[in-house]
Amino acid sequence: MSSAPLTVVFDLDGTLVESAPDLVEALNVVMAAEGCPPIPMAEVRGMMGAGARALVERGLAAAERTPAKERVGELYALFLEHYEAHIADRSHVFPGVDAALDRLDASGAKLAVCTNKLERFAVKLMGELGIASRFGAIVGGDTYGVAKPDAAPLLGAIAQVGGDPARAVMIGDSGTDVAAAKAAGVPCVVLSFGYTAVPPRELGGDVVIDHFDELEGALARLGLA
Ligand SMILES: O=C(O)COP(=O)(O)O
Ligand SMILES: [Mg+2]
Repeated sequence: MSSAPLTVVFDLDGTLVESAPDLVEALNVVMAAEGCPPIPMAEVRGMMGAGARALVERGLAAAERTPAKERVGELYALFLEHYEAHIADRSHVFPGVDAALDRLDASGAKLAVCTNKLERFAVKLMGELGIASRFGAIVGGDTYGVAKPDAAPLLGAIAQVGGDPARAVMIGDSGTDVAAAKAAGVPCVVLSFGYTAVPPRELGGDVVIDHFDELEGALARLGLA
């Protein structure tokens, strides 16, 4: 096995951060603007992973609304405006994140984030939660002009921290993360408590874990630790 340092790339929403409460709030501002009832949190959790614009479109589709493209653009702008102002009102890191990052750091791993959030929103959220400085790179869905499941943002995140894709792993919660990892030729650990419409164990990840305390065990199973 190579002794090059391991690069660990984390997804953000539903992986490092329980961001659903603030995302649901912003989505329901949009729904109200369209005269639709709010969508319950449990349902919204299955709509995330492909970025905020997809979330707005999926919310509207769930209410059987098909506004003209221009109106969808307005509603997306409304979502962003509300979400930016309330991005960390109720969002918080998942249990065990800080300790897991400490352990990875101590092991010499390079740490990065690859999210489908807009980069500036990811930086803002992580800054407000006090975790931005723990990562050598924060790549958003707009950083490289293509979002996950494309391999480019994941490979970009690995490159930004000077990592080697042959010694890297993606940690995520959705099919988007698994697909991006496969496209990049990188193994994927799936966390079971995130946001996905498909059961986590059916996403096709290499290992599924239920808590960050199990992360090193998962990396060992992949031959990476
Ligand atoms: O919010 C989303 O839809 C995507 O965000 P994620 O890539 O960090 O999960
Ligand atoms: Mg996610």
